[in-house]
Amino acid sequence: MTTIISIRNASVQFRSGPPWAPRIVNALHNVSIDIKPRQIVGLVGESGSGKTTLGRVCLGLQELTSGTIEFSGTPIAKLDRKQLKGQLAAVLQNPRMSLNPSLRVAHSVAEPLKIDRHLSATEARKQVDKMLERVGLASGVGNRFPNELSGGQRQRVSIARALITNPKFILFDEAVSALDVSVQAQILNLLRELQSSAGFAALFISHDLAATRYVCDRVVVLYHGGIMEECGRRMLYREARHPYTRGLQAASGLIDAAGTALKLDDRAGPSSGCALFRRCPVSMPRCETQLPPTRTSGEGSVFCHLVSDAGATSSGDGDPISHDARGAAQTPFRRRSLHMPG
Ligand SMILES: Nc1ncnc2c1ncn2[C@@H]1O[C@H](COP(=O)(O)OP(=O)(O)OP(=O)(O)O)[C@@H](O)[C@H]1O
Repeated sequence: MTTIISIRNASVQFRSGPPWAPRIVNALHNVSIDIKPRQIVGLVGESGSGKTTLGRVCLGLQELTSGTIEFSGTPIAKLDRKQLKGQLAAVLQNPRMSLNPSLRVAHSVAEPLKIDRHLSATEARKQVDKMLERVGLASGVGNRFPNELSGGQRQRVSIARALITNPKFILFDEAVSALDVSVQAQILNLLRELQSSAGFAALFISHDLAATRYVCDRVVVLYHGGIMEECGRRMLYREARHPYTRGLQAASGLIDAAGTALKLDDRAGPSSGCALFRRCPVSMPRCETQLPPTRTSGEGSVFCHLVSDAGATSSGDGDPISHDARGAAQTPFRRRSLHMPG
């Protein structure tokens, strides 16, 4: 079966800062991901780790500095933009921003159908009403304006709009983050139902590991634009191997923080070795100078010197090093277990 999205060694650099002091931001660095038909891949990581940039790459909206991206086996740059529009869709964090406030809901939902010029207005409206019903909204909602709806209803409208052309791939970028917890659960359930009936593939970007685990088949963990770990959702919850993934788990309350010393903050900077070196509680001398190799096991890949080819946590090449707030090496501290408690 052809992979829907195939990204190979993708890097994206932005120029930032004033003209007299330009700075290069490595938003993505050497990222490779496959998203297969009917698969929902989760993308997690802290703010600034490159999630949205990767999402935009998948939609063909962000040019790569290097690397390749294919959609259904063809380089995305070679595909007709118009044709792509019906095959790719996005649901973003804030439906207030993505829905035009001056357009009635039915008009917004029908808008992507305009790529099919042969469709009459009556036929388009019929499809819209059917889609609104499918996302759990009464057809009368089509005559209302976005500001007459609740946040959850607005997000259902965004989902209807994304699904109306029956796309092969949908990007969900923080699609439930702005909603109340109870509404979040309803939208996540809806997403699962729709995915199993419509069969689209998706990239689900979220800060929320629990939501990611609930809807995703696989999860990619991003840090400073690079993949730290890629694993099945079961592993994300119980058996993540990378210290960074464990730090995210602890921060989100998914595991007991006693099992990890990694703190999530923004003082890390990439070194010539592992990007996580300055923050990792179990870093070793070689982590500073050597990029971690890819360790692949049946369930996924992890990019960490501590994980051996067989997937076991290795004993490392010396005492781990701790760092103070400025990242300077301190005296070695006792290694804390990488294994999850219980
Ligand atoms: N157009 C741009 N110009 C310059 N820098 C950019 C641009 N877009 C993103 N960046 C930088 O690239 C890095 C990755 O940004 P990105 O928005 O992809 O991260 P993110 O993980 O989605 O963050 P968040 O969760 O806060 O949305 C950040 O350092 C960001 O400041």
